[in-house]
This record gives sequence, C-alpha cells and structure tokens, in this order.
Amino acid sequence: MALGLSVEEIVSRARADLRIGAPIALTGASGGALVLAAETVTDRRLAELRALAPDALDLAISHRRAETLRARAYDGALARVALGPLDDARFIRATADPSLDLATPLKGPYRTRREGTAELHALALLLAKQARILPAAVVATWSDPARPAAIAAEAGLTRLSELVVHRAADAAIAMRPVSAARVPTRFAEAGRCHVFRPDDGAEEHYAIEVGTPKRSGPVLARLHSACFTGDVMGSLKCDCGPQLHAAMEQIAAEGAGVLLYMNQEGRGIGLANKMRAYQLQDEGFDTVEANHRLGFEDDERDFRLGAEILKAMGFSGVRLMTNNPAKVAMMEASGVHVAERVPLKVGEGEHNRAYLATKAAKSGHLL
Ligand SMILES: Nc1nc2c(ncn2[C@@H]2O[C@H](COP(=O)(O)OP(=O)(O)OP(=O)(O)O)[C@@H](O)[C@H]2O)c(=O)[nH]1
Ligand SMILES: [Zn+2]
Repeated sequence: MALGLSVEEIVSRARADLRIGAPIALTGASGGALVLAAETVTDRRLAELRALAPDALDLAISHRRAETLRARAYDGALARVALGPLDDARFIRATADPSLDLATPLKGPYRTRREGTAELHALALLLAKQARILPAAVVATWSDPARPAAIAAEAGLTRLSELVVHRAADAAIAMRPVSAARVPTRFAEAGRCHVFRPDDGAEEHYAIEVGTPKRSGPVLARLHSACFTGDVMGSLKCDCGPQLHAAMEQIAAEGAGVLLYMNQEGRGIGLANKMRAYQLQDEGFDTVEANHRLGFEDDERDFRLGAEILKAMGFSGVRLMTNNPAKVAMMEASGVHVAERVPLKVGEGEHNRAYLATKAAKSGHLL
C-alpha cells in the first residue's frame, strides 16, 4: 500500500505553510491557483509569483474590508483587488490590515476584478482564517489547474483541491487524550490536568478535572475560551479572568466538576488578530464591529470541540456555567445534554461595561 497524506494532514500542512509565508497550490472546478497569505508575503515571494502569473494576480480580501476601502466586491463574501506591477508587500499588508489604517491612511483607488470566479480565492481566505492569520491572500490564478499543479510538484509545495478543503472543514474532529496528571491547585487539592489533541493538527485543548465527577449524571462544567489578556495579564477589558476563577471556585466548592480550557483565543481569531481588534476598539469600534472590519465573524469558535472532550472523558450531560446560549445550543447539537444553565456573572467594571453590553445586544448573551 502506498503512503498517502490524509485530508487532515494536507490541510494542516497548508495552514502551516501560509503562516510561514510559503506558497500553496489550490485546484478546483474553476481552475488552479498559487496562494500566499497577505500577512506573511514578502517582496521576494511576490516577485516569484508575479513572474509566473503577471496578469492574474489578485489580493483577496473580505467584502467588509472592501467596503471600508470603497472597493467594489462582486463576489459576495470577498473582493478581488487586482495587483499592479508596482504593488509591493507593504502595500498588500496595508490594504489587507485595517489596524494599519491610522499609520498608512492613503491607499487606493482600487480596481477589483469581476471576470472569472472567486472560488479559489474564497478557499484561500478560509485557510487563512483557520491558520489564525488575517483573512487576506495573494492569489495567482490559471484556468488550467495542471499548470499550478505542475509548478507545485516541481517546487515541493503543498497542493490541495477544493474538495479536500471542504471535506476537512466539514469533518467531525476527534479529540485524542494525550496525557494527564495530578495538579493540586489553590482552588482544589484534587485537581487533574488532561491534555487533548485534535486529529487535524490544530491547537491542543485542556481539561481541568476536579475531584471524581460521576459519569452517570450531569457534570458541573465550564467551557472557557483562552483569553491571554484576561486570564494571564489580568486585563480589565473583558470578564474572562474573573469568570475563570469564579468557575474554578464553584467547581471546587461542589467538590467535583470540569473546566475545559479551550485554546480558542479571541473567540477563535487568535491573539495576533485580537490585538488588531483591540487597536480598532481604541479607534472607537465595538468588539463585534472590530472583528467584522478584520474580516471575521463576531465569533469564530467551534464549540463542538469542547463537547468532544467531554464525551472522550465519559460525560454525556452537563450543568453548564455560561451566559452564552450559543454554547448551550452547540453542546446539545453535539450530543451532550445540558441539564441546566448555570449563570456566571462576575467581574463587571468600568473598563468592560460597554464590551459586555455589546455582547448582550449583538451576540445574544444573557444579562
Ligand atoms: N475577538 C475578540 N475576542 C475577545 C475580545 N474580548 C475577549 N475576547 C475573547 O472572547 C472569549 C471569551 O470567552 P468566554 O468567556 O469563554 O465566552 P463567552 O462567549 O463570553 O460566554 P460565557 O462567558 O460562557 O458567557 C475569549 O476567547 C477571549 O479571548 C474582543 O474584544 N475581541
Ligand atoms: Zn477576555
């Protein structure tokens, strides 16, 4: 039997390539493309790509970013900005990244492409999002997919088809237990830390188990998303730190429960993008608007992963500590029964009052 990469392995490699600035090849029904992430593109890579495809080089950006730039978006969720011979990596980043707008205010006018299709461009943006970098990509297209495929084969580039990207995005992700050990904490002596690894090469997530919760009934659980600024820095801009500690205290008081620590920083956009969002918030945009301006949805988290961990630990029901109905819905949809929603309201203060109000008004959070 021949050795072959799985769908997850190929897509995982493509995400890593985009993060380090290496080109990838995409093929689909509409043709083929070579792609570089806007965030990591260099002038040297750009010149190489331009030499191969001088007439069909575009910068794909989200339609929301295009709106801000007053560039026409003909392709629904994205716009294809045609790149001219003088457009360099600096121009590309300034065009793609709204958090640079104050530093580089003069851009455009832009010519956006209308002819052809944007299917491969959309795939490129999806992969960039999954790689937790800016959803923007330099895309060189060919109507014959054989040409970029051949370039990729010769250069040893990661090559993947439309089908593979979609299949990976739809696939249920299994969470494998890797290791676990006893960790007494200031909240509870009887603590254990379990590490789980998804089979798609993405971030590991952790479960803190306190005591020996019964598998037969609903477990008191908190599905906490990583917030470096709140959990570690003690930031006052959000309520994450106080929520984390209050959840641990409540679990410890009951003597048994689970806190899932999901590495879905910044509601799934990653810390680098979250700091871009914070820059936009300092310019007056709220937490939802800032995500949108960067080209993300207000919430990019996949709550199914938390449910998968609970199931892997032997739980089928929870008393879920949250104010977010989307977490409850996702648990249920993933086969973990939510016997009770336990509100978790702590840490409101002058710096996060507007943030919490925005989440209630725009993201359905319960007050
Ligand atoms: N993009 C973005 N993420 C933020 C911002 N402030 C906090 N976060 C992230 O938001 C997430 C908050 O997670 P949680 O507290 O688990 O979730 P929640 O949706 O508020 O729901 P509950 O706390 O369960 O009610 C963390 O991943 C933070 O890093 C922000 O302004 N922008
Ligand atoms: Zn936070």
